[in-house]
Amino acid sequence: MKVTVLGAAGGIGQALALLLKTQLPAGSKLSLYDIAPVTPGVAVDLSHIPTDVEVKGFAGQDPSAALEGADVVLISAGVARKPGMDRSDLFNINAGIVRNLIEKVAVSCPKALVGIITNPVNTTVAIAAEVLKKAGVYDKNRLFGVTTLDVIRSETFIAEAKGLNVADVNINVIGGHSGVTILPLLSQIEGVSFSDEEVAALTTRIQNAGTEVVEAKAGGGSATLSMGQAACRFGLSLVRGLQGEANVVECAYVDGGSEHAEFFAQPVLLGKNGVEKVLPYGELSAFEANARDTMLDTLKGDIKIGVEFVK
Ligand SMILES: NC(=O)C1=CN([C@@H]2O[C@H](COP(=O)(O)OP(=O)(O)OC[C@H]3O[C@@H](n4cnc5c(N)ncnc54)[C@H](O)[C@@H]3O)[C@@H](O)[C@H]2O)C=CC1
Ligand SMILES: O=C([O-])CC(=O)C(=O)O
Repeated sequence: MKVTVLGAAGGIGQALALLLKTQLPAGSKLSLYDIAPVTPGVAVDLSHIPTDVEVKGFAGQDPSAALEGADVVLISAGVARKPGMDRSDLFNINAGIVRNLIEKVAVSCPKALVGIITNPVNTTVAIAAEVLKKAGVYDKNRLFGVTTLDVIRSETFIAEAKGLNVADVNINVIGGHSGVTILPLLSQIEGVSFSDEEVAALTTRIQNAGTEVVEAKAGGGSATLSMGQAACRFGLSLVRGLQGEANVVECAYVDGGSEHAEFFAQPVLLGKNGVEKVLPYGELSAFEANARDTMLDTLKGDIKIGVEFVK
C-alpha cells in the first residue's frame, strides 16, 4: 500500500506523516511531497523511526515522482487561516494549488483514492472533481473531502459535556466543512439527552472549533495536530477498506448522489474501490432538519465557485 501526502512539510503534513509512519500496516510505502526544500529531510528524519514503513521525500515544482503508484493521496498543500479570515478567504491561493496538484494526480495515479484537506474544502473538492472530469478519469467513489476533524471534535466535546468515555461516542457530522454547513447530529447519540440550549451551544461550538484554534494560535496558523490525527484516522480507514476489511465507515464530503447538493458529507462504507456504499445519515430532530435545510444555499454556492473556477 502506498500513501502519498502532498503538503507534507506543513503543520498538518508533518503531524500526519509521523502518525502514518507509526500506524500504516507493515510493508507500506509513505511518500512525502511539498514545494518546501526541507521535505526530503522530513522523510530522512521519519525514516529513523523503527517501523516497517518505507518513507521517501520529494521537493520541487513537480509532485509526479511522489505520486507514481500511489493507492491513497492526502492533500494538505496550501495556506491556512489567520484570525479574522473565513475559510473562503483561502480560495484565491488554494484553488490554484489544488487544481495543479490534481492535474498531476490525474496523470500519475488516476485510480488512487484522494482525500482533500486543503480549505475551503466545500470548494476545493468541487475543483478536484472538475479537473478529474476534464482529464477523463473522474470516479466519484475515489474523491473525498476530509471532514473527520469535525467528527473527532464532536466526539471530544460531547464526551466532555456528558461525562462519557470518548471511545464510546460515535456521531455523524453531515453537510460540509465550514460554519453552518457543519452539522453534528447530536440527537442520534445513544444514551444521552441534550436540552435545546445544550444542542444550540454544542452545535455552534463544533461549527466554530476551527476558529477557536485559529484565534488561540494568534496568527500562527490553524489546527494542525488535531487535523493530523483526523487525517490519519481517515487515511487509515481508506487503507483498511482497500485491504478488504468489512464495515469500515467514515463520514466524508462526497459526490454521493445526495438529494441536497452535488457534494454532501455523510457516512460512507469504504471498500476496495473507495466508496462502496453511501449510507443514510438517519433520523434528524426538528432543529437538525432546519439546520440542514438552511445550510444548503451556502453549500451549493461554495460548490458552484469551485465548478466555475475550472470551467
Ligand atoms: N479539512 C480540514 O478539516 C482542515 C483543513 N485545513 C487546511 O489545510 C491546509 C494546510 O494547513 P497547514 O498544514 O496548517 O498549513 P501550513 O502552511 O503549515 O502547510 C502547508 C504546506 O503546503 C505547502 N505547499 C504550498 N503550496 C504547495 C504546492 N503547490 N505543492 C505542495 N505543497 C505546497 C507549503 O510549503 C506548506 O509546507 C490549509 O488550507 C488549511 O486551511 C486545516 C485544518 C483542518
Ligand atoms: O478553521 C480552519 O481554518 C482550519 C479548519 O478547517 C479547521 O480547523 O476545521
